Amino acid sequence: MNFKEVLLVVNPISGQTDKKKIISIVQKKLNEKNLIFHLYATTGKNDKEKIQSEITKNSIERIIVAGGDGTINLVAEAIKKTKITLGIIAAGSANGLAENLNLPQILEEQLETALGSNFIDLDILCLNDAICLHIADLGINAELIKNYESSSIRGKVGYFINSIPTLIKSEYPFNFFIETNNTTRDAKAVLLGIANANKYGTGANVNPNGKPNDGIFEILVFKKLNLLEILKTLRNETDHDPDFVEIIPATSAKISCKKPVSFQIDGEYIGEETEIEIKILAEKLRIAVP
Ligand SMILES: Nc1ncnc2c1ncn2[C@@H]1O[C@H](COP(=O)(O)OP(=O)(O)OP(=O)(O)O)[C@@H](O)[C@H]1O
Repeated sequence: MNFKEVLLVVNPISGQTDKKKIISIVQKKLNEKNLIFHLYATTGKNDKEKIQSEITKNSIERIIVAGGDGTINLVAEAIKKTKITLGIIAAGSANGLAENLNLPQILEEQLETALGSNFIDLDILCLNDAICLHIADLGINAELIKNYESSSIRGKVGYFINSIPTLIKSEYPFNFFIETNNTTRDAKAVLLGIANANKYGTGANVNPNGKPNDGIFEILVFKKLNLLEILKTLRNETDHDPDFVEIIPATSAKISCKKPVSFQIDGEYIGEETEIEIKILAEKLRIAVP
């Protein structure tokens, strides 16, 4: 093992998993391997700066995140200019990145992977000023996430229950103007995705040919709310009907719309936007994988 000091970043409120158990299992494993254990529990305030200070204070060489996608993005933001490898223990209500990287489901296996020497150098998308690691979108899904976040019913049931009033109230389709490094066009869509990886946290494989480490992202234009096509997408059938979804690969882009549209990044509602500037950062994020 070519590292000595490990920082475990835990989000105490994410998902439903028992964080005390995770902390004690990680600590035990690091002791067995003669590695030095450090712990940081997020507070929701100035976490990025505090993680950066933990890293420099202790010469951290590997970080394990136990949280959801929001916590992974926070740590990615904190370490994007370093050479630190990130290990992931999926412990959020949504674990889209873990799903995309096919990380194991069992804690002991996740930990073995997080401490291992296989890795992927992930592209980091920058959307306006925020980073995106797997998928962002404008439109109906972001509206759903907004309503879900403000509702008291959590989990898949909450998501489903919220979808009905969202669909009734939504003013879809939305009119977008897309400019990429090689095309310019108008697009009418219920949902406009910006994908670094293949899938949503639900497992829906909306971008079957996307690779998170190829220096390219895909703009997904979902034109209709069509139940059959949504079912096909969920079943991972890759022959998408171009009348339903159109995929535009790009290395940089600007998306604009006259009326503000709901926007989410990696499952976190951001707000209503009229313009999204998309770049791929020069830095990569090294993540331990099976
Ligand atoms: N100690 C804390 N108390 C309250 N909020 C926190 C705390 N630590 C982190 N957070 C918040 O947790 C959110 C990130 O959660 P994350 O996405 O990792 O897990 P999640 O269970 O998937 O969450 P969500 O259900 O909100 O998507 C961020 O908004 C962050 O500000």
